[in-house]
Amino acid sequence: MRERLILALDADDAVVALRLANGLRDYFAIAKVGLELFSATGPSVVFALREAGFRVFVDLKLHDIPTTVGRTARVLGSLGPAFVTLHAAGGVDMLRLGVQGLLEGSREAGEEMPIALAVSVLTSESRAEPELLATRISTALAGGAQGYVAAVQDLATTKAVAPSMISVVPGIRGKGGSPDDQARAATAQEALAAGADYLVIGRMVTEAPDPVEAADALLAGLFE
Ligand SMILES: O=c1ccn([C@@H]2O[C@H](COP(=O)(O)O)[C@@H](O)[C@H]2O)c(=O)[nH]1
Repeated sequence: MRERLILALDADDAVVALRLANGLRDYFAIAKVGLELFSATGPSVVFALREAGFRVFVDLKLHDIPTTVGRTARVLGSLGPAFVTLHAAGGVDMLRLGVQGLLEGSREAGEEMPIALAVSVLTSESRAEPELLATRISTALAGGAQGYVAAVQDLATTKAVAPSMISVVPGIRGKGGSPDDQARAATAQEALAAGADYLVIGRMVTEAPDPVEAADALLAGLFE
């Protein structure tokens, strides 16, 4: 299970993020660097997490004109992450250049090509219209993404459109836990039952009074 759990390191400090990741390494094989952490540290945190033995997920949700995304993806590909997000709303051309940039950047740096994940509809949005969702997933497929990020509630639609794409699900909460700003949250058990390949775990563990205890409880719940 450890290989399918992604730890969202949403902090503005590399020391805090690395301490958190190291303390939870028994539970998480993948560390996610989002906008907050990358803005604070730049690429150095990606190298530090890799050095510490984590697969790294760079979650910057690239969304810009195709050339800019392609060039940025080339830089990110050279850092050796395992996953990179691009926003499906950017369209097929943007995704294509993004995926090409990841390929070129990783190849030039002698790294494995990261998995390109297209963000479909953010889990903080209260509704994902099935038509929009289906269009975003078709766009992701046509643009060359290997996977997508979606809410648990969306997996029936996304899997019908693209059964072989990798699904990554954020917005995971314990039963009765506060959803915070997640409008479409679900439990880890619900996500796995719906067919999620990877689960993104953030505040339910990282902001728990005892993150190790929270991770332990999360894992125990998955094997009940
Ligand atoms: O639709 C999306 C896409 C990405 N995220 C990211 O996942 C984590 C969730 O953190 P929680 O603390 O569990 O809410 C966070 O880094 C988001 O940027 C998402 O939530 N929804």
